Amino acid sequence: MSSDCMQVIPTTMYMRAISLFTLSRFMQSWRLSMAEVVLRGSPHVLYRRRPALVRAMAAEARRKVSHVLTVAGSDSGAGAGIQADIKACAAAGVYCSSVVTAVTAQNTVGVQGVHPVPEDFVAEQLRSVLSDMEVDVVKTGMLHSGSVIEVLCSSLKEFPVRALVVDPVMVSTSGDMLSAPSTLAVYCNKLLPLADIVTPNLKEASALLGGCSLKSVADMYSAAKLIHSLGPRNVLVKGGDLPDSSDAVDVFYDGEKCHELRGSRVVTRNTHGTGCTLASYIAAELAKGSPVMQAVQRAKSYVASALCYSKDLVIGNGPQGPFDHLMKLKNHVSGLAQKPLFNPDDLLLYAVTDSGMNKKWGRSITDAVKAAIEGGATIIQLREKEADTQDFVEAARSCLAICRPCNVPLLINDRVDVALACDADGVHVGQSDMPAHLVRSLLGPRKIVGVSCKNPAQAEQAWADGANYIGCGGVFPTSTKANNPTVGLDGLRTVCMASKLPVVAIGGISVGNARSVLEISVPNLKGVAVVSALFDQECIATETRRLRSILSDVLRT
Ligand SMILES: Nc1ncnc2c1ncn2[C@@H]1O[C@H](COP(=O)(O)OP(=O)(O)O)[C@@H](O)[C@H]1O
Ligand SMILES: Cc1ncc(COP(=O)(O)O)c(N)n1
Ligand SMILES: [Mg+2]
Repeated sequence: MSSDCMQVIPTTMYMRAISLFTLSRFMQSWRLSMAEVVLRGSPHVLYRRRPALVRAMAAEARRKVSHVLTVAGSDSGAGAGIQADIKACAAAGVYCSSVVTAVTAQNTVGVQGVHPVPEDFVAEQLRSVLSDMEVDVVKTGMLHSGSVIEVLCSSLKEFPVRALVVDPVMVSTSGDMLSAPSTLAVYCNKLLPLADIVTPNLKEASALLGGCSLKSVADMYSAAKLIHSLGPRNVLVKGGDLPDSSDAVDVFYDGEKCHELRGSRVVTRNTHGTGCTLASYIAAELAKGSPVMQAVQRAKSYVASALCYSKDLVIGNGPQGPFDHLMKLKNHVSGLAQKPLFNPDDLLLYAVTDSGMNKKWGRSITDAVKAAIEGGATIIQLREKEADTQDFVEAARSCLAICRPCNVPLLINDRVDVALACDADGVHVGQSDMPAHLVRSLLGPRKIVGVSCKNPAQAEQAWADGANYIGCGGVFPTSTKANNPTVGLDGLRTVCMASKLPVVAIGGISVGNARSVLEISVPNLKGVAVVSALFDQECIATETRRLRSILSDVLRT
């Protein structure tokens, strides 16, 4: 980094990230007066004069963790409430402390019981957190009584924070009351005027406005403006429950302009806790320094992708399932941080083993794999339909010991458990095996997932499920797989054209016809997968070499 950069970066960082509190601590420890800070003028000047000070402040800024305090109820089913808030903040990379206002007995069916925490103990929790920790943003959820709201307002007066996000939770999605009707007036008179943003759903917006009916996006616009007049700086009316809407539409009003935020509605039963999650994610973004509108947009897209990732989760038997916040992290964030291992060019000569053929020729699986690699196979799949689990795991381990030093990926056919047990490079599944999205979540983002597909719809699904490549076939008739209808070269071309993923052709491919396959010349057709052409031959290495030279030849021309 050049010295110019060094001057600019730490000073901007310190301008943005250091709270007044931290600044005053630094002034004390560096014996710097406010007059001196003001006299030194811009942070750039300060950096030039006291570089060590600014570097230390920047280091402090880096150590400071953005912090949201949620003041909300506990949901024993962990879909909503405090539990959702902590998960959403964790997913946003923000620390979340929690003041529990009530304990609910709750599941995917509904709320079976509410046990309010006495107001003075809510006050004690607030004091414990706010007097000790540097909270950036307070987010409220279930506040069951007017006196709890009053306790919170006085705590905020004593310990001011940068922003207040109010999710006016009144009724659960299951229809159960979560706050006494008398809290409504205290919300309107005491809490909303302190809020930087309030996030009512349709029912809550209607309650705040005295029970008016809200049935359309136009009604949401009017509601947002009317609620704004109660004192919050921004209003987000959430339309998760808008009838007959194919989109999830929310309306944001900042006191000047209404913005309609639209996203596709995810079809799922797992929407319990969307409101809590949205508000917490907004709070987390505000804590990190995002402007309000950006915080809302990021939160909405976070909710949509978390819903999408957990749309098929089955937790509980009721109509309102929770969703999995960290699934997104497992599959995306760590995936982004680490480069995937898969290189589509590895599909060029894809060798699939067959235990029957090895038995016929009296070879061990390791000898077969060694010979295929020696001949130029670029990826190996172990397809052991009959093997006992223990034998399969051992064979896979031995084959990995051969493949790894040669940089040849080793995949396991069908058996996710075996792949996990031996840390293979991935799994290949067929249409009736475990669904690819489950394979992906079990294996994580860095492993290779391949799916056999015969048509564009299956190819699209494989892509949506997070697969890395598609195996398309059988291209020609084959004796290796019984009752497998062929798709021919035309079917192969159709799948390739429709597929967003690289494709390897499979089924009846040999030294004699491999050229005709690659010559269909579709850019994402990356290679051929073969079984008998290599393993039902007297010399595996020789046959592999012949096939490899044909493939390399077609690629050159
Ligand atoms: N099925 C869905 N697909 C996508 N987004 C949704 C879905 N249901 C709700 N949302 C979004 O989740 C957020 C919470 O909305 P909503 O469910 O109305 O709040 P609450 O949980 O407080 O009732 C909003 O941004 C809304 O648009
Ligand atoms: C403790 C608690 N807080 C908030 C909600 C609202 O969530 P939802 O609207 O999804 O039922 C809830 N059900 N329980
Ligand atoms: Mg909801």
